[in-house]
Amino acid sequence: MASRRPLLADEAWQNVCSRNGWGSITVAEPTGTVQVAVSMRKAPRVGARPCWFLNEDEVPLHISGARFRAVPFSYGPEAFGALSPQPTEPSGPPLPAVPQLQPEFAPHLRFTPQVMRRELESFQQLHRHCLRTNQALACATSISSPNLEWRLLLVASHYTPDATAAPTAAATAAGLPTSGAPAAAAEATGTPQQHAAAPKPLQAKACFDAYFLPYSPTLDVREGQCVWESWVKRRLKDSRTRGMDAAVKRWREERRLYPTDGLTGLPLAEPRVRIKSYSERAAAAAAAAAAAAATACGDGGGGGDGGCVGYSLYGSDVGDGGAGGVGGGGYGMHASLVEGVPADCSFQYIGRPWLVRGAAAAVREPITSDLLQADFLTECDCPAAACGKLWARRELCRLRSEGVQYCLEVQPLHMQAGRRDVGVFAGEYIPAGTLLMEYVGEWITEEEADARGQQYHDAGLHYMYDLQLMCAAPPPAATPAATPAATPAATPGSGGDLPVVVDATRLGNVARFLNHHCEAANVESVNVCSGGLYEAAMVICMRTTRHIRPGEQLLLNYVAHIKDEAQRAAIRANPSGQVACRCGAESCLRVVFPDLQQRMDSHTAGGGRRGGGAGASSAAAGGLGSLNPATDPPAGTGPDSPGSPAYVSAASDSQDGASQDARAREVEVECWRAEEEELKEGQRQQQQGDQRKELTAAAATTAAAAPPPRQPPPCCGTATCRQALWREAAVGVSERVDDAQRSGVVGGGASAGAAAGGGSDAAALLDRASGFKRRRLMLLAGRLSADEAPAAAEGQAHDTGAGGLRSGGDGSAGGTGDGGGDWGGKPEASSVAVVVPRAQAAAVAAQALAPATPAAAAHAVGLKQEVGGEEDEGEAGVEAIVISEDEDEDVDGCGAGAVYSSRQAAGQRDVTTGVTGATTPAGPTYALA
Ligand SMILES: C[S@@+](CC[C@H](N)C(=O)[O-])C[C@H]1O[C@@H](n2cnc3c(N)ncnc32)[C@H](O)[C@@H]1O
Repeated sequence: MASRRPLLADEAWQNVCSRNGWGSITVAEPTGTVQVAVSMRKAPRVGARPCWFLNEDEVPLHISGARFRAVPFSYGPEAFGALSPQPTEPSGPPLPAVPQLQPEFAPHLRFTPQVMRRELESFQQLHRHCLRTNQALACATSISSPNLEWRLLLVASHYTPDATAAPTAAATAAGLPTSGAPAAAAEATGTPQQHAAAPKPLQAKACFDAYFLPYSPTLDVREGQCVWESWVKRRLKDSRTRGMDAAVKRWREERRLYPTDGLTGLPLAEPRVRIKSYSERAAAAAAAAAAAAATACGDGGGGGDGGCVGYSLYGSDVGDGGAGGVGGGGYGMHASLVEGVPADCSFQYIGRPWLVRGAAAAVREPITSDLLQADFLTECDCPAAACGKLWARRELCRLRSEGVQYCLEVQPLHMQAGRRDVGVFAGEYIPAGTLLMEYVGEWITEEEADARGQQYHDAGLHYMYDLQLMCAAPPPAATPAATPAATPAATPGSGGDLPVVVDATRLGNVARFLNHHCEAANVESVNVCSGGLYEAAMVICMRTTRHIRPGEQLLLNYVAHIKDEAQRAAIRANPSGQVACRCGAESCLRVVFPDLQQRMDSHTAGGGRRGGGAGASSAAAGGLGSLNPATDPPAGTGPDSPGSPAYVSAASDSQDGASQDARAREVEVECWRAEEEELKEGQRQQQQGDQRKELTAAAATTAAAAPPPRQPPPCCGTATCRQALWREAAVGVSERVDDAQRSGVVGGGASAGAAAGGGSDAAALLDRASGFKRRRLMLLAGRLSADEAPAAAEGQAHDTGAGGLRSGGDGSAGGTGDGGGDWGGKPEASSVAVVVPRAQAAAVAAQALAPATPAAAAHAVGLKQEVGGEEDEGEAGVEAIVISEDEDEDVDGCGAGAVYSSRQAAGQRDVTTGVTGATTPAGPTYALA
């Protein structure tokens, strides 16, 4: 029965575009705005040029340390080559040169304000040019991807028809404004009315405002309407009617609804896949090492499908770190689309997979738009084994819209070729036969794959997957035009213009981290036909071959297609190719990517051009990615490169097995050393954490034993009330501290705490420090533990409750945790307070946050002055910096914004712990009272 098929995102977007007469700019998201490819082929523009820029204010350039990436706009001639010839420029002074923006995307640029500004300047220049030449193209787009949460919305706000040119038939047909000719005529005749109707001088203004919006099906679903379409509509309406401010406000509100990673601020679009940090894993390993059970699977590497799946190096990971489970420490990361494995193990977000057309790769299209939707529910004629048929295609659809269904963990394993190697582990029980994930990547042609292959080879990266065995059902003779993918070029093994390789080097998902095992693979790849009946579009999905227990590494046999025992024996005897296999299996081929081109029979599918297997289900080799040049070995010298003595290439066949083994052992030892170092570092960090906890606990105990702080009596409202007296006394504290400092009793930092605290309670202080003049006091309260803030720790916070004053305490380390009070500070056991004269505030803060955060402290003080404005002399003349654990906490209206910017300015260093953000669990932030 023909029911109306729901529109997919891209489709919906195309509808919106075509209805509005917009060209289409497709933008790869997510948060980091990875790349923008301008596809103007559908733009009904004649004599106009695209013109747009991003409104810097509305683009969150940097959210809580998120690793955003550049916006390398594809704006080269290729992008809009299909437009009509360039219009002739009007006479007059020479126009500024139109910037030629990068036609290729540059995935390794960081999305920094500087980069952004440069890009914006380029666009603005282009925009001005367009305005001067009276050419501007209204154009808008949103990015669209089924399983990501963020959207970049470019809102059209400007279209300027060519005032001099007569409207062309094409423009009229496209429904473009055609005021140009009448306006020109009006100018000529010069009547007042006509002059009034003449176009006003053009003002440069933004064509587009861009900002990120979270995707929310639940918010956007309207019955009978396409989710995506209504979403886009609503946003456009919002921005038109309520203005951009309202839209941005709304964006901010909506953003709060979505779970984001506490550390990075990135959306957890696929919370089921989690990337474990190395130190996290190392800590888990250290803990597990103590248990005898961990050694059972340690380094034997024998494989098998018990708990000991793995190989010599990787095998130990199953035992020691694999069972970490999800939801433990560390930080979650959206792993569905990550890019590269840089040396520092900081995974990058990257956009969705693209279909790359042509070697220049100037035009990239989302792969789902035309490949997935058509006849999706129609059975194809492919052999079931080849394409997975309907079930697999449904699963694919689900994967694309909902993401990975099972908990997976990406864990670092060890150092390899100068960077950390990772593997994928099950975070929960996964039944056999589960279609786990799609092998996501750029779809590129054979030609493009060959072009990239050398770079990848040099870099020692292997993330290309051959799709050699296309879904090659012969197309019916009558429909070749409608099914371009089924042209003769689709013949298995030939590729032509078709994408035949999925390259996950730069764009990929968690599937790219699956490691190889010659014997004990528990995952297999299946081809899923993602197109219509006769489309030869194939994607690769990963399916479990047996039940998988939590903690097991997911392993794929990259060379499963090499079934012929003679061939396998030949490879084993002479393992040329790329990457020495460490699976340790008895039947190991000794090389992960055999050099099939040279070793295999010519009839072997795929030929292994890219160093990898061929056939329908084989990973191939190659890669560019984000290598760290400082740590990666030069081409041909890395342990995995064929030129190295360890792994024999065709050129070094003569090397005997013994020297290979020796070198392999050396490499292994190097890897282990590096890993050991990391492990120690992890242990050190853990120890520090433990010490901190102990101190905190000790402080809490002391605090519990200490007499309760004196509370002010209730105020009766009269002038002589005791509370009022108390307030007066509180004022005295600050004065006294100041004077004490002058007289050498109170210094900054430690002495401030000691003198102010000195074993006394607040009342005693009041008694001791009377008669001082100055009325300024700085106070820090929060999570400063004794070892990080020795000076601060000496003072113990006491909230008198009167006038919000917390004075120095009894000198015990840690603090009593009574630092809440009316400044919004959150009471907690490790709270401490430092009472210092204002003049010393910066010094004390710096000292408290030593050794490495003087800038942060200074900034904190400065910010107080800036944000707080006038010094608050009202309530007992106290000013304060409150360090709050709650990021959302709005302390006296300063709010998270202040927190955020402070953090940024402090170099993302957690001022309360003095630990850099990258290693701090979702840490406290500070706000200002
Ligand atoms: C598709 S990637 C797998 C993910 C990879 N471990 C990473 O960290 O990105 C293939 C690469 O993993 C490593 N690898 C996978 N299986 C291996 C094995 N059995 N022995 C040695 N290295 C292996 C090799 O470096 C290979 O180039």
